[in-house]
Amino acid sequence: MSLAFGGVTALTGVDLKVAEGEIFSVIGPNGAGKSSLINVVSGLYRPNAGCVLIGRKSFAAVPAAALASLGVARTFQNLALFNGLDVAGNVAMGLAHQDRTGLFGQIVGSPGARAEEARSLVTEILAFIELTAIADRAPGTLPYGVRKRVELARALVSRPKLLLLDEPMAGMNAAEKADMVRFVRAARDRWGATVVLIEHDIGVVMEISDRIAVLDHGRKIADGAPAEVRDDKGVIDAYLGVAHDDDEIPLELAGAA
Ligand SMILES: Nc1ncnc2c1ncn2[C@@H]1O[C@H](COP(=O)(O)OP(=O)(O)OP(=O)(O)O)[C@@H](O)[C@H]1O
Repeated sequence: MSLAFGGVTALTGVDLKVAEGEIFSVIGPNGAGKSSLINVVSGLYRPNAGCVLIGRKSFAAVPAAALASLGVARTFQNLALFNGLDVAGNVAMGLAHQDRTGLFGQIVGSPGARAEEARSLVTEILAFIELTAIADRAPGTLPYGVRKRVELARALVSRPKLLLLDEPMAGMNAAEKADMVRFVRAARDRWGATVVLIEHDIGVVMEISDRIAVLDHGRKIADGAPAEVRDDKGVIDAYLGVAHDDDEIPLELAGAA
């Protein structure tokens, strides 16, 4: 698939296949095209050439409005929580597609089977992500790492088949990252979600991924198991931006071995 913005080429002939139930990471230097790729898969961008297959359905442009019904959920690079809603309310927004007319109202007040079901889904996800105790807090009062977890919960509450995570661990400390790794993995294990992850921390990527694709200047330069990608000279070059030496591995990559 290819994608351009005016004269700027974001993706050139990128061909990726993610297997069901896989944790698949996309890495690459700044501006490599990682977010663009997720934006194409989630229907925010329409590719200039190529298509996106989700399950058996093929799209020239993924219909963003129908994303939830396709079983796709995503998080964004920047925090995007509603400060006027508490944590449970923000998580409930992940179900909004199921009833566009006032799902939140149903969850907090009125009786009925759907409201009950929505409430129990939110309760279950909050317990899963260990945020039950702060369900009624406003996101603005919480540490950054916890807010990122609320975003993950919001994406998970609809039980997506495909979960797109754009730098979910950015700005986190080591303990917060370890928690996030645990939750992403548990989500895959418990619900069989396929996960596409953009992440800059190579240690995390090596630890969590079944497979990794590497983008550089909008092109895919490698695709394989973590060990294959780690040892790929083209990948090492792209990260170092210099000619390689057989004995030289970038510190971050070596550290992740
Ligand atoms: N909406 C847009 N309009 C114009 N150019 C864009 C747009 N989105 C992305 N680009 C360009 O496409 C290229 C790829 O950007 P993208 O954000 O996908 O890279 P990235 O790998 O996610 O980078 P980072 O790691 O910094 O988030 C860049 O040259 C960027 O400037």
